[in-house]
Amino acid sequence: MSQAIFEAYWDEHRRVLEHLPALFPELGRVVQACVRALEQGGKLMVCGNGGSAADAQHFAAELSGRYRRERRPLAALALTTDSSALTCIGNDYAFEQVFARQLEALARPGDVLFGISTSGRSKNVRAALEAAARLGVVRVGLTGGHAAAMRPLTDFCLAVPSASTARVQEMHVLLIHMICEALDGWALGE
Ligand SMILES: O=C(CO)[C@@H](O)[C@H](O)[C@H](O)[C@H](O)COP(=O)(O)O
Ligand SMILES: [Zn+2]
Repeated sequence: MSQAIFEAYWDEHRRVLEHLPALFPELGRVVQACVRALEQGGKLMVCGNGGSAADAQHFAAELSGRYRRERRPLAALALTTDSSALTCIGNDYAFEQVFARQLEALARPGDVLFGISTSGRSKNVRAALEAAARLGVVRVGLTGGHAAAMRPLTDFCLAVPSASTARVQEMHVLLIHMICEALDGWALGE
């Protein structure tokens, strides 16, 4: 019985994957924006909910820790990891503010914020992108097929053309790893 499920997932995954090269020009611009920020002593920040919170942490850890090759640590942090900040801001202000308020505390002009939302509708991610605009932070959106929901809030938008949250997340991880590979190369002077 599960074989049919596996095959359906595989087919759907493969179909979405075929569209990914269309995002490569924008992906190149995103890498350039990250390099500009890091060269100027800035940092990358990442936020998202649920599976995308995990992706945010994964991404930041690849950069501050390591990805594939030995290089210096790169300035990156996830805004999803501090349970005290998340519960304080969520409890005392609003859950919608959990990322925006941390961003206001930490961001400097020229930093980069990655907002990850497969639907583009998460209010806390949208509020963070809006705060980023006020703070002079470069805004990158990772989203799904409803790109119109997020694109206007971003400087660069990587929109995976699928309405399935799971398929979009799978592609986001691939895009994140491609950014990490490119930044490894940059940090090693290639
Ligand atoms: O991982 C999954 C589903 O694959 C879920 O945890 C999912 O991330 C959550 O429902 C999120 O709250 C969805 O938010 P978003 O991607 O629409 O912004
Ligand atoms: Zn998931």
